[in-house]
Amino acid sequence: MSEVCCGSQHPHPHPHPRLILPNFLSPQECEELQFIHKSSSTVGYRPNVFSTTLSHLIATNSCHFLIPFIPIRERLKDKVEEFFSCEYELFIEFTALISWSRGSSIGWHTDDNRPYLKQRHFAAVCYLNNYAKDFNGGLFRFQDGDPVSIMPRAGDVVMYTADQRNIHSVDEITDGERLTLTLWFTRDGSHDEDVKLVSLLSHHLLHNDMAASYLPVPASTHMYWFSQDQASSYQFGFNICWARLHILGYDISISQHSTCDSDVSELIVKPVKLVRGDELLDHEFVNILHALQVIHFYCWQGSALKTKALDMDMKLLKLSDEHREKINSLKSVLMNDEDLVLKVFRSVSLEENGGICFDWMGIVAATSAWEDYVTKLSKQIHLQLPYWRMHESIYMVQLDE
Ligand SMILES: O=C(O)CCC(=O)C(=O)O
Ligand SMILES: [Fe+2]
Repeated sequence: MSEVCCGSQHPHPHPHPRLILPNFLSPQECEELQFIHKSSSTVGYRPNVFSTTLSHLIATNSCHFLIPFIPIRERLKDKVEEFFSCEYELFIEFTALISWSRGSSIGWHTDDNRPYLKQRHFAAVCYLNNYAKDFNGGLFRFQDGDPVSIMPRAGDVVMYTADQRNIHSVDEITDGERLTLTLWFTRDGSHDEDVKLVSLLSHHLLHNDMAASYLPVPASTHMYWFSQDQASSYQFGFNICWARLHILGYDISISQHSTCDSDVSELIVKPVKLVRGDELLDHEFVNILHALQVIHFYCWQGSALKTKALDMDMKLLKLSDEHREKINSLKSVLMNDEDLVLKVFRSVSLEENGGICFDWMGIVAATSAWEDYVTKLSKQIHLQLPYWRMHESIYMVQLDE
């Protein structure tokens, strides 16, 4: 796709100020953000939508995942300011990874269409996966002007004003999961997202005993509970962390779990082990989120990990019938509607494991490579935070090694 631009720099303001930039994000950036979303998302603000906000990452002891967003947020803000001729005037108002699954859609609207959204002046939507390959449906449409529609392609970005000049919609997703990084921008400094994030980060890292650790801490249970009718109780639905492992072919086993245990909020904070078929990897993950992060890290980095030599000091155990029964009883608590899991998360392509064949050695390698990765990001957060606090702004601090 070539660059499409209907700008505001012309002598007569364009009726539909918008810009489409192909390949604005690299494939690597898209994959890293996809990894973060698939291992950290919560149920979203609309039916069949999932989201990962930066404040949620901080709240779940995963603030190191902010690092990959920083250069991208800067580039997007620079581009929006340049294109809409408002250099040094804008603040990022909100940043989120948002995924839409089967059944979700949004009709004609503007992005400032609620009293509490009036501060939104510009939007930038970055597509992180591909129409027809990762999902079907989900075309973006502008009501007036060109382009009439956009077929999401990983790396492409669309930027537009949040007002009546850019009324748009998204077709219903009919299959798969459609993923974006979406940012809104404002001229109103009192809605600067950075100020809120720096305050949350300071509080979290300075007053939290977990500060030294990079292990995820789950948010409250309802944030991971998917049900067709969001208002319904825990009767029908599933825990999305569990479901994301399930569609990749994994089960989990909770060692301290007794068959009569049925409190989801207690279950999701307990240590877990990974199961596949009738094999159990004898390695304890601190909780289900930790296991999910390692598995999605494996999906992301799988083939690159394989070349590394490693010592296998983790044992594989054969599942006993009794053990299998326990896993099934756990399943009935964390997922009592399996058809719904498949409907929501089944992927269009068969490349969910990053196109690599499963093997336990790969998972073992991913466990330690994941640790190296998050340790590195954690260090960067700790080094940069003092500067962010000084400026109440999140930016790439150039630090000499
Ligand atoms: O994901 C998209 O293409 C646009 C989503 C949208 O319109 C919105 O979140 O307001
Ligand atoms: Fe929108």
